[in-house]
Amino acid sequence: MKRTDFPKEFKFGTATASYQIEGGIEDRSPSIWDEFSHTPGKTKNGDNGDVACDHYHRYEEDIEIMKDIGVDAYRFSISWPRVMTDGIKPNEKGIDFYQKLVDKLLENNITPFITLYHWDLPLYLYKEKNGWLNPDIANYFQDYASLMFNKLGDRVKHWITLNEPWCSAFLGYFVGEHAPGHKDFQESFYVAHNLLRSHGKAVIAFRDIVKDGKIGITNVVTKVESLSNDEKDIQAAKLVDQYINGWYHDPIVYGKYPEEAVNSLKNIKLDIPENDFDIISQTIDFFGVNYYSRQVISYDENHPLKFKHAEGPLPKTEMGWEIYPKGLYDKLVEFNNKYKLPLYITENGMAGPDKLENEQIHDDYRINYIKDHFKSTLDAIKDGVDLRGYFIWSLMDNFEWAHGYSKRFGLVYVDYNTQKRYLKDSALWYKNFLLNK
Ligand SMILES: OC[C@@H]1[C@@H](O)[C@H](O)[C@@H](O)c2nc(CNc3ccccc3)cn21
Repeated sequence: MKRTDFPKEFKFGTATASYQIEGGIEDRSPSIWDEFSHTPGKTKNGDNGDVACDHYHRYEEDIEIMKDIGVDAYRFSISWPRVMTDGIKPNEKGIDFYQKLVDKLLENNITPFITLYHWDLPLYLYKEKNGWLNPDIANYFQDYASLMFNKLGDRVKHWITLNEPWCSAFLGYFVGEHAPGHKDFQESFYVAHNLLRSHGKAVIAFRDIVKDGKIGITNVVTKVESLSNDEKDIQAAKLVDQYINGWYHDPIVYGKYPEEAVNSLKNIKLDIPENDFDIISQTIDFFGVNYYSRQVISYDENHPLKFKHAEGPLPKTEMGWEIYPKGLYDKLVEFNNKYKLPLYITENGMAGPDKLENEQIHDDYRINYIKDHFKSTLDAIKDGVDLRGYFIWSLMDNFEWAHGYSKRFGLVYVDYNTQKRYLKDSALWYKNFLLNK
């Protein structure tokens, strides 16, 4: 498989997120992840993003690395608390950082794709305004989005409103594994709805400000399969697919939540104001797909959503996620048929047992993972999927949320003691692939 097997305009890239790589906390106000990661017991080894990959001070070096690898595009997120103090007052120093980042990318012919929200909500908005639980958060988000569109929209034409609202809602407000660490089932549905409303308000602003731009939303897209052919397991898997995938896609395209999932939520209040779905279902230009693996589901009477995860038999990454490239093909074809929107794979990659030896990292497992998922991507394109790009997660090893720095997803190895970067064999492979070798 060669690069020229893909459409000429197809964009190959890599991706990161602000809290996971930037550090530079001295020049920004705090986020919910600053408080969460500094709370004992919340992250592995008590790791936090205070320094991370020090990208805030090393962004020029990191762009040089991307140039060397030869990527067409780079997906990164803006730190809301960096560009607006407490999420409200524009901070010119923070805005200036992203101005310089964008200009350096463009100088190197790397197309910027900006994610407005990748989980680092300004702490003030959480503490004083109740964060994503407050319907008014959509107005704060629209103001933030508008500021970024006005500041960067003349040069940045590809925008993603939210990264994985399912994670923000379900992991942040029900499971409690992510910031702000709530464990309230009802809250997680209010949060999901306010995230989607915020998305819609940002799209409305975008249409006024960046008239020649493209905007979408990125969700985690998981292939959900039933453990058995037992009718209860099949039904449980169908509902999980609706809770994770449909819940964050159907409202945007169809203006409603998936019916069976809604009907299954007997004790959940959704009391939705009449015109909310008019806001949420603003026309978008693409869906971003973050694909990593599948979930094997069986029925469980004791779970509020009546399901439990089953251990699949396939080889797994360091995250314990099965390696399942067929799932990517399946979801791409399904989404293409169901939503009829252009798609970008905004994240795909693996955490591996990466070891630095003689300034080299031999990660053949990651090369094979990427090749297998590229093959699924190419098969989907050949079968008619309107797929426009693929961003490998991640450019470099970084802060992996509750796992801290214990999981390495990067094409580039980061020695956190020295902040020295080392291209892994997978980065060298990607470089040759992009040269069509
Ligand atoms: O875990 C790897 C990446 C993470 O570093 C990104 O910030 C995030 O966008 C991301 N999403 C997924 C897939 N969804 C997910 C599933 C379970 C736990 C957390 C995220 C993986 N990843």
